[in-house]
Parts: sequence; C-alpha cells; structure tokens
Amino acid sequence: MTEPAISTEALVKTYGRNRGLAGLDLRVDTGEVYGFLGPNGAGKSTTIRILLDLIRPTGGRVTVLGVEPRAGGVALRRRIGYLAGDFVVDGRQTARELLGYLANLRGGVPRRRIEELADRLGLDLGRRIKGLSKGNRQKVGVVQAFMHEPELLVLDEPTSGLDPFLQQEFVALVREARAAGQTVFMSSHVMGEVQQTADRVGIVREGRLIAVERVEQLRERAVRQVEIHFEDPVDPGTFAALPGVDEVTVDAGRTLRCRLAGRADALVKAAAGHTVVSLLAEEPDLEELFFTYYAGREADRVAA
Ligand SMILES: Nc1ncnc2c1ncn2[C@@H]1O[C@H](COP(=O)(O)OP(=O)(O)OP(=O)(O)O)[C@@H](O)[C@H]1O
Repeated sequence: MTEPAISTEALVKTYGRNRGLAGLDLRVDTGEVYGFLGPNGAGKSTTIRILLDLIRPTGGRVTVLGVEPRAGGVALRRRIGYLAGDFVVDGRQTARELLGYLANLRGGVPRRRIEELADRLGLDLGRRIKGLSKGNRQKVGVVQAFMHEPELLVLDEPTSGLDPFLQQEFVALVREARAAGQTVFMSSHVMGEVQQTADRVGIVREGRLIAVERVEQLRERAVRQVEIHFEDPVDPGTFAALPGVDEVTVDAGRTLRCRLAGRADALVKAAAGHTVVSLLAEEPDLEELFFTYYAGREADRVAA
C-alpha cells in the first residue's frame, strides 16, 4: 500500500483546559480529494495548523507526506500549498511582487503560471496589496496555494468569502489538481462546497473523527425529488410500483412528481415508455443524508 499523504494517530491538542483535539485518527490517501467536515469548534483548524507545524500537538502521532511536520521544515513546506479562509496579507508591494517573493520561498515558479492563474481568477497583479478588496486578497491566497503545483494542498474553509464565479473557478482548480495526481485536504462546515470535488468526506466532532464515507456511496443512497412532464396522460400506479419510488402524484394527468431513493434506472426506463417533455431532478442534499444516516446508526447502537 502506498504511503498516505496525511496520517494522524490518537492526535491530541489541549489549549490549557480547552479541548482542541481529543484523539484524532485520520488517513488521507495520496491522490484523493478529502473533505474534512464538522461544525464550528470541532477541531478542523487545529488539525490543519498541526499539519503545517503552526502549532504543535499535545500528544499522538502525525505525518505529512511521510514526514513529521515539526521535522519537515522548509523542504516539507515547499511540497504543500496552504490556504486559510481568512488569508491575511497586507503591505505596499504589488500582488505580483508578493507572489514572486512567495514563489522563491517555494523553490521557484514559472512567471507564466502565476499570470495564468491570476488571469483565470480576474486578479490584477499590478495592484498594491493594501488597496485590494477582501475578495481580491483571497484571490492572491488561491494563487499562492496552487502556483507551485504542490504534492499536497491543505485548504482551510477556502471558499468562505469567495463570490460564486470564483467558487466555480476554485472547484475547477481542485479538479485539475486531482487530475494531475495532487492530494487535496479541504476543511469546511458545509457539505455543498466539498461534494462537488471530494472523493471522501470525514466528519469531525468534538475533536474526534466520527465517520468517513465515499461521496459516491452517499450519492447512491441519496433521495431526490423528481418531476417529469409527459406529452400524454400517465398512470400513477405504474410509477408507484417501481423500486425506490414513492410519494407519487400526477397533476393534470401529465406532470408526475415523486421521491426517488437510490438509482434512477427503473424510473427512467418506465418514463421512456411515454413521450417525455422535460425532466427535473434536484441535486440531493448530502449533508442531510449524511447526518440522518449517522443519527440512525447512533440510535441503533444505543438501542443495541
Ligand atoms: N488558541 C486557542 N485557545 C483556546 N482554545 C482554542 C484555541 N484555538 C482553538 N481552541 C478551541 O479548540 C476547539 C477546536 O477549535 P478549532 O478552531 O480547531 O475548530 P474548527 O473546527 O476549526 O472550527 P471553526 O470552523 O469555528 O474554525 C474549540 O473548542 C476552540 O474553542
């Protein structure tokens, strides 16, 4: 088995009497996009700061790209791209100067690469940092994280404060990184922004990892609302009998609405027996699904 990109065992961090992490076991495989989810205060930022050696753990083990963060120094830091949601920069230099300086620290980046990223995000490299809006500073943050094509990207609530256009560009960057074999570890407190890119999601709560799931599997179990408009009247009974389909209603004989759990195959094949004018299926809310599923398992466990 290849070495994981990130591994922690029984990782503990206390802040005086406050709990930061209470024994976190985490494994992020090389080449995957891993969404690290949890409510505020769960321990996401604490974990990420330990990975980057910005703070040190109270106990447990941690390796990043096979190296302990505290022993990795500059050589390890160069192999990582890091972005915090509240990327803080200030100063009189221009965005180009700052990125050039950071690029040197990372061992050099072709100037074309910086220009290309800035172009995609609509960032004017000639502007002084201190005159930039919050959104534009965040663009500088995105460029500095991705520009050196690091083996590992560590992104802490990266899309908070990005406008929708930028969020889409960001999603594209994460997908390209994955296609290029880079590993991405991304924290968030909303499933929506990670479900577009993540292979797996891990849920952290009260300083512990409580669940890990493949996004694909979550999708397979998902429940969607479906609406199909037919040219001619259809019989609701035929559709109600299909596997995974319930709550069937038909308006004016031609508009069928139902809930679909799991695969769409049977429903699509039944619909194909008629002339379909249009079809709408809402994207499932994986967050709801995830928490319903785990609340259910927890209830089973307690009952047992
Ligand atoms: N410097 C600190 N001093 C004291 N307690 C801290 C400190 N930093 C974090 N904590 C505590 O550690 C716990 C985990 O915080 P952490 O910031 O890692 O959570 P998080 O999951 O990143 O949440 P958020 O999304 O709010 O940033 C919280 O209870 C928090 O109050």
